[in-house]
Amino acid sequence: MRSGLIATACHSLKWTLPQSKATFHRTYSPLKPAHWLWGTVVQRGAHRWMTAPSTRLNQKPVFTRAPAFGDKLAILDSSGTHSYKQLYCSSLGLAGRIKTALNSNCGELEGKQISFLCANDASYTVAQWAAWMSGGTAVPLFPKHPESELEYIISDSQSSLLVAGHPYAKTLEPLAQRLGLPCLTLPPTSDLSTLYGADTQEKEKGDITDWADRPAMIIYTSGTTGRPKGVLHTHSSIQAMIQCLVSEWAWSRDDVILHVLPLHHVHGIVNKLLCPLWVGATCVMLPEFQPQKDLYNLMAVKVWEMMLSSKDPLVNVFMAVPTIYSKLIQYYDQHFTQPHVKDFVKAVCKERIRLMVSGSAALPLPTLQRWEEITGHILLERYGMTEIGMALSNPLKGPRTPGAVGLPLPTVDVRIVMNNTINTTIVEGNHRETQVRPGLEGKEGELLVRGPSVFTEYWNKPQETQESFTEDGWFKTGDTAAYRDGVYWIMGRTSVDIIKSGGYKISALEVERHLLAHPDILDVAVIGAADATWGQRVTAVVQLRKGRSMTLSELKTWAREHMVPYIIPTGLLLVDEVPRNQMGKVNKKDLLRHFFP
Ligand SMILES: Nc1ncnc2c1ncn2[C@@H]1O[C@H](COP(=O)(O)OP(=O)(O)OP(=O)(O)O)[C@@H](O)[C@H]1O
Repeated sequence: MRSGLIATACHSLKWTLPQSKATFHRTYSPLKPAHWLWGTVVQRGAHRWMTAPSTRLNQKPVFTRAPAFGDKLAILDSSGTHSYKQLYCSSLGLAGRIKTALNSNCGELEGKQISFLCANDASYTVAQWAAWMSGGTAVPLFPKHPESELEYIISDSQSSLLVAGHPYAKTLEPLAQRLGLPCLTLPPTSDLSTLYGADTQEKEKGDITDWADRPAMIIYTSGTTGRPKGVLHTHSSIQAMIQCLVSEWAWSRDDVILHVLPLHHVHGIVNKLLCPLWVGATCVMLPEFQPQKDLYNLMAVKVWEMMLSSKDPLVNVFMAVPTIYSKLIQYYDQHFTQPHVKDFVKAVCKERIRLMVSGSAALPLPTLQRWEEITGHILLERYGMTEIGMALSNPLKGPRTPGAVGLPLPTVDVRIVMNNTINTTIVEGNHRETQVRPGLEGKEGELLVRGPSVFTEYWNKPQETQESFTEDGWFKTGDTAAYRDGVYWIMGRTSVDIIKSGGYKISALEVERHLLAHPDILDVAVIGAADATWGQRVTAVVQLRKGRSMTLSELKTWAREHMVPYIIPTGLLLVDEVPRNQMGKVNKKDLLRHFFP
């Protein structure tokens, strides 16, 4: 075991170089004492992964590759088609305006944040690329956020300028006025080309040569475990995420992805937009999927239409969160009832679509199974976070284990450590191999991650940044995980999903997986309600299928046949709808506050 750990450490060191810039300290080494890394002062990005000079050349932002793809179709949205060349030229034009508004030359915008609020269409890419071309840091805002949340993100990120997509001028302009910031409004997405003015100089794009360590994006967490924090990624960490997925999931310029996710999370930004744009593929953008009861029908019909359409461009890649898959299944079950329609759906999905991915939350087994029956695809489940990009994935080719999240992606190192005793490593793994401390296979602990895609810092939160890393540079995910049967399993967020009841540690995700197999349960969130006797009680917040009813004792009777006794819920709360955010996540702290104030 010991020699195994040393071998891993030495391998990792090949990827690192002692750095020289003043803002950094030393690169990590698990073999050195902790103070070697942090020194006497914890500095910005001290844990930062340093890349070899040869790799740094590849760390240019996505837009630098756009001219080479020329007239190839980059984005198809509700306004029409947008080629790589058009996106590039419009971005260049907007970058010129940003610099004029901030009275700055290229490169001088380093360290300046540009917040932008755009629809799910080509305007988003133009705003993002323009922020980068002008040398700034892109801060994506989310149209569904209330004004107070937008103001929080703009102020917290210390943005110097706002860019409003055409429909959002009325939202951002009053905010800009109040905060004393310039605000640029984009033309309608169909007229983005009007941004490219004669005054835009070609040279503007070439001023920055070394992108790697420049800040690229501040992405705000959705706050399911606390107040949203700004997660700062450099161009090099974003590039690391892109290159890892491009190689592992075999992205090519012939791919066409259907994009239905919000664009303020890594899933929507990197996995579904930057990856295809990096390889010259096509992204078909729909407004983000609204999983709410009254809206999902409208969205589901559009997604099915696009997926099954025989018009060019033909979609061959799809990625979504589990809630979207379950809503698509619901729609299918209600509307695609005739056998020949079912055959058609399955044939098109099987023959045409090469990859279907699920992530951002645990994929319930019944969803995976039903999706396979409908489409012939076993969903590829992967695990990731805003702070680290994607870390673990089932394979593109080869067996996928239902309920598990596969193995570490290339360049990602992981550890599982005993909860509360961070120094006790149970499991240590990378893309090629995983080693388990003898006798501890399957034992649960906190998942730690290290690698080039890990973020630099929580924006302006040095204390939180320091606390989220071990002294030797591993990011503490806050998720409980286990390694079993040759793959990794996510048991849930340690703070809300690990329920301690009567001396047992129970994974809420595991209980949810079991309950979703109940024929009357449509959706469920399991929470640990405080209890004087048990510590916490396993409480199921359940949405039943239409016309069904259930009592706690009925649920318990069913559960005795399917679950080990100590994980059977002792509380049942029936709701009209389990409240999920745009990424399909339940804010369990809010649920607990709501039901057990
Ligand atoms: N395949 C998966 N299975 C189980 N959980 C997953 C999976 N993929 C992602 N997650 C969960 O999603 C979390 C990451 O989501 P994200 O970075 O968007 O944070 P958030 O919940 O939106 O915000 P916050 O950090 O503010 O709580 C992971 O820590 C993990 O708990």
